[in-house]
Amino acid sequence: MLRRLYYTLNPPIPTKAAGADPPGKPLNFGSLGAATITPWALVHAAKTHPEVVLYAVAARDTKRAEEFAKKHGFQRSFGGSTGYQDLLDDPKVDVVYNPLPNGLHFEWTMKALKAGKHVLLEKPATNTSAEAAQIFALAESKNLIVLEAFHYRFHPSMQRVKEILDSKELGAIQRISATFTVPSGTAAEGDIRWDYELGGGSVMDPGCYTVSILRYLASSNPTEVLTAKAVPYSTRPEHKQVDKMFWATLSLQPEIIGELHANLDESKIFGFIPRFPTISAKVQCEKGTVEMFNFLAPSIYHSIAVSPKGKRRRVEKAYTFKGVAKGEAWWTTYRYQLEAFVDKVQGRTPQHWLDPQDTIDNMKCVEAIYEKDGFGPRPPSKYIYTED
Ligand SMILES: NC(=O)C1=CN([C@@H]2O[C@H](COP(=O)(O)OP(=O)(O)OC[C@H]3O[C@@H](n4cnc5c(N)ncnc54)[C@H](OP(=O)(O)O)[C@@H]3O)[C@@H](O)[C@H]2O)C=CC1
Ligand SMILES: O=C1OC[C@@H](O)[C@H](O)[C@H]1O
Repeated sequence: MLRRLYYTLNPPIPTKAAGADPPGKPLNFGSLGAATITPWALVHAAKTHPEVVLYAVAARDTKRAEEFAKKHGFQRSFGGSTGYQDLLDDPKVDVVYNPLPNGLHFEWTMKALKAGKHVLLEKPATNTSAEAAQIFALAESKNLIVLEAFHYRFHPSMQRVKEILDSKELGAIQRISATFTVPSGTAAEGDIRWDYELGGGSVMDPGCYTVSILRYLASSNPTEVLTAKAVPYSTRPEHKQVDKMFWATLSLQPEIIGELHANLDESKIFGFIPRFPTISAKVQCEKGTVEMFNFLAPSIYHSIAVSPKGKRRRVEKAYTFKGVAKGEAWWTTYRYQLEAFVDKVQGRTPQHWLDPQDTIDNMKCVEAIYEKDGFGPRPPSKYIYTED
């Protein structure tokens, strides 16, 4: 674990350092906003990807853009009120990374596609499923790639869980429970996650992972949200529709029950001791159970506990893919995701992929939970796409 952690933080950079030719044309990435997630989801992962160039970053504040570029190694920056559009208008940008608040994902992804760029789009894709559908329709018409950044999917550990289920070793799936809790204070007052217009809420944030995992492991979409309950972030009017935690049960075909829970603000023990996040998925099958712990950062640590009925429990780990040359034990979920995304953009076959319909269906399920718990769907963007 220490070795993996060391290499995660100090990755060897073989191809770039050796000056060897990358397999494909280097892609210039342009990142929108000086977002907190960018160093992890893009910058760090890019260090060991020979085809990724950290070309530009744009931020609403010029100085912030310059400082971010300098700190994280982007070649140039765009700032001010036109900064985002200036980045999109730069013909040298091939790919846009969009980690803006959820409520701005639609507008800036559409604008990026209009400018002819591929997009690595942060999760959840949009505020509404209709917007997600519009994004993919435009991307297809322009022959461009858009990937919703559900990074957990690309790691060998989650795919191993799926493989165990698909092998039928444990028989038919009966119940899938996915939980993602975040300690209180992680998303502080004023965070984008507490803003309804910007697409805040626990179903949108940690909850969208639980929805995605449920659908992925079940290989199907929920047919009905049976129950859903949520608690608002505060009693203030602006938080009436902003959930800090939710619980939902869903039915899936054939005869699978899904149980989801997420908490974006889990209270401290005795008011001062933070709780460990719970990031787990448990699948109960006819002939046993499989439980995955830590689907968010499995490269640091994870466990896949398989308990076949009447047989010994075993614990598996999967840091790399068996028989596949690409990948290192210290590759993060983001690094595996970047590998797949670049492969797709370059016209190669990625190890794993998340189809447009998958993203659209995930947003539909998020909407259905909000419908059932009474908090209502997130507001659609006011941006209207035009071809001119
Ligand atoms: N894949 C993952 O593991 C994670 C994904 N995420 C996703 O990434 C996205 C960003 O999250 P995070 O980095 O935590 O958020 P931040 O608040 O740190 O970053 C959001 C960026 O959006 C820009 N922005 C533009 N308009 C607004 C506005 N009106 N209000 C606030 N910010 C604005 C800001 O850029 P500027 O610098 O220009 O001011 C800011 O840097 C979300 O979609 C989130 O769900 C988040 C965490 C983990
Ligand atoms: O994607 C995410 O993963 C980690 C969480 O803490 C965060 O709120 C969320 O946006």
